[in-house]
Amino acid sequence: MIKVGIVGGTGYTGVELLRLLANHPGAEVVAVTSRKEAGMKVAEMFPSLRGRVDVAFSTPDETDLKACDVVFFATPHGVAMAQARELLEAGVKVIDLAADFRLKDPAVFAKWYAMEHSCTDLLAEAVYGLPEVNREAIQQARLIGMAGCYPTSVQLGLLPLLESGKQYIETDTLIADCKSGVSGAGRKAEVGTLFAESSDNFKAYGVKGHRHSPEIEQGLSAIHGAPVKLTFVPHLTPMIRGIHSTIYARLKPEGRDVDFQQLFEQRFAGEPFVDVLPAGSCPETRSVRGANTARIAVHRPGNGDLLVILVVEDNLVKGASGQAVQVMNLMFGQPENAGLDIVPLMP
Ligand SMILES: NC(=O)C1=CN([C@@H]2O[C@H](COP(=O)(O)OP(=O)(O)OC[C@H]3O[C@@H](n4cnc5c(N)ncnc54)[C@H](OP(=O)(O)O)[C@@H]3O)[C@@H](O)[C@H]2O)C=CC1
Ligand SMILES: CC(=O)N[C@@H](CCC(=O)OP(=O)(O)O)C(=O)O
Repeated sequence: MIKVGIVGGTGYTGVELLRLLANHPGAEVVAVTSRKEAGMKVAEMFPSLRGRVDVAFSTPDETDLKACDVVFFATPHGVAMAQARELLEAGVKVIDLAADFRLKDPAVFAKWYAMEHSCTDLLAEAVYGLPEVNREAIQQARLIGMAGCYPTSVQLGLLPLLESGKQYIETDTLIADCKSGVSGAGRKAEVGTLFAESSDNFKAYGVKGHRHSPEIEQGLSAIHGAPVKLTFVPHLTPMIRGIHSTIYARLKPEGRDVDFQQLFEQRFAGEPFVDVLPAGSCPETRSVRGANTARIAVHRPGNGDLLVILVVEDNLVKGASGQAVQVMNLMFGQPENAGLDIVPLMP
């Protein structure tokens, strides 16, 4: 059994980790932290876990995380970087769901996250947690910076078009128009996510610049092997879970004769958590609710020179905790779908 610790068990990605790991045949949660709710049984706070999870919250300081095989950080940015080195030195693997280990350049991190990075030497070692791109590196890694929720959807949608230096699309005019459910903002109290503010409403945010832009561009440039520029505009939708990304890519002359439906189907044929829909389909966020699946459709309206790629995922599963469990499975030689064999909820 893999002994798992979770730092930040009272938040949305924390409770999602607990839900998924409750069904994992090869992992056991032995420690879950909360700064405020130490002593309380997890199932007391989350009745959905009654009879399935029998641990109590403990404060981060009192929790013996070094007794774990792996620790997930389901915490705000800046928490994992303060503890990662000590855990790694004790032989514990670290999976950070925040952004501490995603960006390779500490100056870029400092600009977008308004804090200095405290262990820049670990940035070189950290592996980006996106299995469809980095599976082999993840298998060897001891420190993972999980891909962000929007970045997962955008990178999966563009992967078949950009990898191996493919020259099918213009790489300086890409657009990702993305929508997220409100759980993407976390469980902490904020005016913008109050019911009266976010239900029956729809708005863009972060248009001048969002911290996921450098992450997406870093990932796409690594996939392509050359700089990729993308305009990213996120929107908040009155859903609880779900991300819908609509990605626009202008074709180059070299791409005009390509069968993109076939390209996408072939690229993702062996991927357990990416589903390419039949030609002409429009994926729905409800088709992935609660599951680790991303569903993708590729369109070429009017057979013109613009590709439109549609991607849906559950922000808390493939966009966060599900993908983190997938990564843990790879790091520990477990079947990649252990704990993740889930049929989405409907309706
Ligand atoms: N929500 C989403 O869809 C996604 C979130 N993420 C990332 O995952 C991380 C967690 O997100 P989410 O679960 O939504 O956030 P929440 O706000 O819902 O939860 C944050 C958790 O972190 C704990 N926490 C806060 N500050 C500290 C601290 N200084 N030390 C230790 N624990 C702390 C809180 O517990 P307590 O106060 O009880 O100690 C709480 O359990 C974030 O970095 C986020 O960017 C990534 C992908 C998607
Ligand atoms: C709706 C909403 O607020 N979404 C968050 C992104 C979700 C998240 O927590 O970001 P990471 O994937 O980087 O961890 C945001 O825009 O900042």
